[in-house]
Amino acid sequence: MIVLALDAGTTSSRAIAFDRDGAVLGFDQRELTQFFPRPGWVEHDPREIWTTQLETARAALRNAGATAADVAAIGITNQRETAILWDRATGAPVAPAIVWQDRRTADRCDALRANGLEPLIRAQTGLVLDPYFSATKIAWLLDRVAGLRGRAERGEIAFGTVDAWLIWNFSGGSRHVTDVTNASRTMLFDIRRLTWSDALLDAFAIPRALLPEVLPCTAAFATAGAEHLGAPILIAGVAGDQQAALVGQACFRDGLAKSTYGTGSFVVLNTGARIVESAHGLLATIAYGFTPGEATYALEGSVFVTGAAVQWLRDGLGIIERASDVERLARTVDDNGGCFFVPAFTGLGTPYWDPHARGTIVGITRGTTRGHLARAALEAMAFQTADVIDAMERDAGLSLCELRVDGGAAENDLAMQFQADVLGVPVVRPSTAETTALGAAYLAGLQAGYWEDLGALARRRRERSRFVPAMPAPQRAGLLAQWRRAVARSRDWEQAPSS
Ligand SMILES: Nc1ncnc2c1ncn2[C@@H]1O[C@H](COP(=O)(O)OP(=O)(O)O)[C@@H](O)[C@H]1O
Ligand SMILES: O=P(O)(O)OC[C@H](O)CO
Repeated sequence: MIVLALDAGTTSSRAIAFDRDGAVLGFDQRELTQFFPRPGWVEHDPREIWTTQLETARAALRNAGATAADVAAIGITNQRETAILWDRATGAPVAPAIVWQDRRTADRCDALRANGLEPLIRAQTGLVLDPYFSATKIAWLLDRVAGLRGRAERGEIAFGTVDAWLIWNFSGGSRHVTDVTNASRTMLFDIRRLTWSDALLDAFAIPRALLPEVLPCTAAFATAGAEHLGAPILIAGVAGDQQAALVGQACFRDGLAKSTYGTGSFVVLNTGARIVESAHGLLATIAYGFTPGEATYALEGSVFVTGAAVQWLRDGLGIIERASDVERLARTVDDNGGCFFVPAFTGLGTPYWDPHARGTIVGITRGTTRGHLARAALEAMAFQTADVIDAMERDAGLSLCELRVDGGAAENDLAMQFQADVLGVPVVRPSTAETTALGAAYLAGLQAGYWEDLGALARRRRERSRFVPAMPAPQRAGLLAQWRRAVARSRDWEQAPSS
């Protein structure tokens, strides 16, 4: 038997068939079209999310030499916050999906902040008032699509994050459900009481009839109809992708943390039963929940640009051909030569939350080379992550013992060694690169009895590489101090055009 994990990401749909050892038996991936209809807007086609996901599921099974009869359960993980509204009668989306990166509701957030809504949001959802989360995206659609609010009030419309949309389609429209981690990113979910918040639904003027039922991450979400994969299969595990990576990295104890380095980086720290209120711009969120009414919590920090800075070296400057070439280029120099690169292309996230910051390279001299720039881009990944972890340690009152890493840019040995050096703790790369999908598989497999319990999963964790800090503490402190001076120079740069 195998477990099939579906990973509906921002830029691609992927499907992976895992065996009991967590080995990948079959894999498939399809690109997802990105739509940028206006500056600051980011949309997806919900139908394309569904069709590509279904195609990858079929292909992954084929590639594994398996059929639906071999699948113990399906696990789903997904880009979070992205909002989809559809007609319950026809299953047709009423508009494109508004993606988590979309900034169209920034003004709405400013107005709500002026009305004093932020303390309620922080207290109930653990989030900050930002267009990133689903609530203002849903409200925007209700206000802008003709007749939609009335239809929503009459119960004719459904809202879902990507997980709920996929489950609806797999179940032929018979199941409208999500899991606690995805619910915790909507800005409508009370993470203490683990229910939708009437006060927030009211504040955002969102009818309750839109919302899915919320289940733990391990549950009988739905049965995928035989018409899709050849036989009925239980969808038994669901989590948002950053939470799924936490599970895939077996961060099951308070104080364990992972960082996923992709386009940007997401750092998640397990805080156990504690909801930690951050004084440094971190989000309190749900890590996972296994039974109704119970949840484990996390602190999360988001860095908008890490791997994307390497993409910029490739596409913007043309100084490398492939992202992986950056390491060779960076190794042509011994250090950054005094050059610091703050890749604040779209502002800065945790802990600065400065939408007006812009990319800055400081310390350039006549001796600066492409190698120094490459090195500075890699060091920026590590410095930004160190800023988030510093905030986490202060908020949670603990010291990290190691950082577990995954994602495309975590394949870079130079960057990961530097990460260990600036953190002063080991950085650990797991044997399974597909940690997010593995986490979704774990959740489904736990529910289906394919794996025994969390202890069994933690015991089967294997390390592929361990980077041990080697930098003397004074050197680390000096570099971090210089980095923070560079950040200060990047901040508050962009100004609204004068009218
Ligand atoms: N060897 C490498 N060193 C540094 N960055 C890399 C390397 N390989 C890939 N990347 C970066 O990692 C990102 C891709 O990682 P991935 O996990 O697929 O991201 P996402 O899921 O956000 O699309 C790209 O931004 C790319 O520039
Ligand atoms: O799809 P990813 O990997 O870019 O992740 C997106 C996050 O879930 C957004 O919060």
